[in-house]
Amino acid sequence: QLSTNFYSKTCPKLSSIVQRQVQSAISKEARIGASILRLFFHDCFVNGCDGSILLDDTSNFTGEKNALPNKNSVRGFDVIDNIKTAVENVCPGVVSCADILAIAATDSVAILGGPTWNVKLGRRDATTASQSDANTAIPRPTSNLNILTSMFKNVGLSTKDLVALSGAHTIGQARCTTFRVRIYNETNIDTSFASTRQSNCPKTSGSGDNNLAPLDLHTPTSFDNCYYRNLVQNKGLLHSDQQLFNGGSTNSIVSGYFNNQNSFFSDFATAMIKMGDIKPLTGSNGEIRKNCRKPN
Ligand code: HEM
Ligand SMILES: [Ca+2]
Ligand SMILES: [Ca+2]
Repeated sequence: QLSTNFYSKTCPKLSSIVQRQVQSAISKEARIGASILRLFFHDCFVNGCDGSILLDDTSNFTGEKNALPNKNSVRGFDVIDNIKTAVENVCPGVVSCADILAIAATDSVAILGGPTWNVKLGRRDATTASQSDANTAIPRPTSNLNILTSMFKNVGLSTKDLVALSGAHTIGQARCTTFRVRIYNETNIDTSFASTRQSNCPKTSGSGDNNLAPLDLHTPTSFDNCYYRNLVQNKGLLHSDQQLFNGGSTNSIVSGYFNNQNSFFSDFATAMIKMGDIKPLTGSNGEIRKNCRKPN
């Protein structure tokens, strides 16, 4: 059972230590806030929020970092290492990497202008990870609405949670390879937006695959509700983004968030707390890793 005051006796300065580190990382590079938020999502969806994504591969261990949705894509591990070092200096052996990631993701949202909420803590760290589970549990940008809905349902999240959490794409960047098919072949896309994106993402697969474009064309470093405005205008970058506003049952949720940023912020916070509650290791399960990259 997680609680917001889990470390209040054992590491009272925890939140200020983490916040300071996240603030300093974001002031060096605004995008890193997006990258950390995404790390938390990719941790929680794969066997719960247990820090599994943070484990490095070794010669006799295959973890999640090279699973398809993560390879050449997830980033921010060095920031998590820096936070862990700062926390270990003050409260050695007390705070899990899974909790550090949860706090850092929450701080990232707040620092970039989004909502704040009280993070629940008390997660422990996995001693293992699963590349195959990461390959099956993390949604793909090519997924249709029914697949996205069922993948969220698999971890106890509702359709409303899906739409609210996808609003995380109000910040951060995506590689050409994740949106190429959409900007060249799909019809539910604003034509001038498609040609803008085509200018830095060549049609031929293999060329410019890693070229970046902002997921939110207006405010990629501000956590706001612009993502939903994009969707209403057929300017969603990923196929999976535009699925949320494509004439189906989620259209009305998207319109609601587009019309009312407060309702987006409130539902996003609720959904982040729910996502943070996915299958945590507690009690004597798992461990408190000393180094987030490897089991003790
Ligand atoms: C609904 C299903 C989702 C799909 C299919 C999806 C897919 C993607 C893809 C393909 C990228 C670009 C990766 C790259 O090119 O390297 C991306 C980036 C991102 N995603 Fe998602 N995502 C989903 C949901 C979420 C959720 C729930 C969150 C967090 C709550 C999230 C947060 C982010 C962020 C912040 C970025 C930018 C990361 C950066 O700039 O480093 N996504 N996502
Ligand atoms: Ca995990
Ligand atoms: Ca934005």
